[in-house]
Amino acid sequence: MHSKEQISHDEYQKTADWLMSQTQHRPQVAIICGSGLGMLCDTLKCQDSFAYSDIPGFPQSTVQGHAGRLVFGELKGKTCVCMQGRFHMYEGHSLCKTTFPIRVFKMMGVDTLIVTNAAGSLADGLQPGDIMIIKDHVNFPGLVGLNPLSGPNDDKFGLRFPAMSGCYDRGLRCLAMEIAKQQGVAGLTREGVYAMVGGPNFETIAEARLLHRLGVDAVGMSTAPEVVVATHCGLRVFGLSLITNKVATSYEDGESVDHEGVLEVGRLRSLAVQQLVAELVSRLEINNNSDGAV
Ligand SMILES: O=P(O)(O)O[C@H]1O[C@H](CO)[C@@H](O)[C@H]1O
Ligand code: HPA
Repeated sequence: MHSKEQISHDEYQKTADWLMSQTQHRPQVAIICGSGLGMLCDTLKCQDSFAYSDIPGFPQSTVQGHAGRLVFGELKGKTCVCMQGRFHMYEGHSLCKTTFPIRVFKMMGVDTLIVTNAAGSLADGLQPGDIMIIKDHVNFPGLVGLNPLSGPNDDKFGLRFPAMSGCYDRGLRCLAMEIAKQQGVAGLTREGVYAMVGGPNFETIAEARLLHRLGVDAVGMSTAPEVVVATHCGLRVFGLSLITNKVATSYEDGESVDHEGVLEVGRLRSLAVQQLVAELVSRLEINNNSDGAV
């Protein structure tokens, strides 16, 4: 059962130490690539990359569009680590496994986490191909106790009862909007609320209508656990959703979604997302007190 598995401090440390023995890079920024967004890694210079299957303690990616590689490199003067493929609860991973890399990154000295995902839109103003800067999330699995922080709290990482009210950094959200304007994609970009559902099935029409009534702008099957764990251990977080489809809310129009369509929109919009993330990284002010000691 999800909440029973615990990962010890030593296990995270072992993975962090192994990675630091294999690469000279000391990342300040971690980037998680959503479905079809693996090309975000392509912009990194002087790459060192590792298959997840070669990294001690790392889970494996099983989803198409998630290559399963950890890539270190330089992006516009910042050292980054990029997950080309994330872990989802529906793959059968425990929530602490899906979020395992986050604490490893913290131990390696990362200051800022950038999460990206593919998501379905419930908002009239968000069309496929649009970019939603995540203002906040609704963690549906978390609300019913499926939370990566369940179980004994490790005080070395953070508080037993961490606040989540400011988990998507306001300054980074404003900066991203400013960059979107400068890059001429402001018309495609707006803020919104992301909801995580468990998946792997897409929503029924009744579920979609419920989410819409609750004020959700976009829905996906990831991200919230990563952000909860990152916020718990003091990482600054920026998140964006690439809107890959409209979620069907009508019994009449026969609209439907599939994973191949999700990946296709990722490919079509890869450049815009890549440019936004690269410019954001270049303009990040890094807190150099982040020495990774936890
Ligand atoms: O959230 P990411 O990993 O981008 O993937 C999204 O795309 C997949 C569905 O097509 C689901 O895994 C959903 O969560
Ligand atoms: O419509 C969706 N629902 C849930 N997850 C998703 N990921 C991409 N699109 C969707």
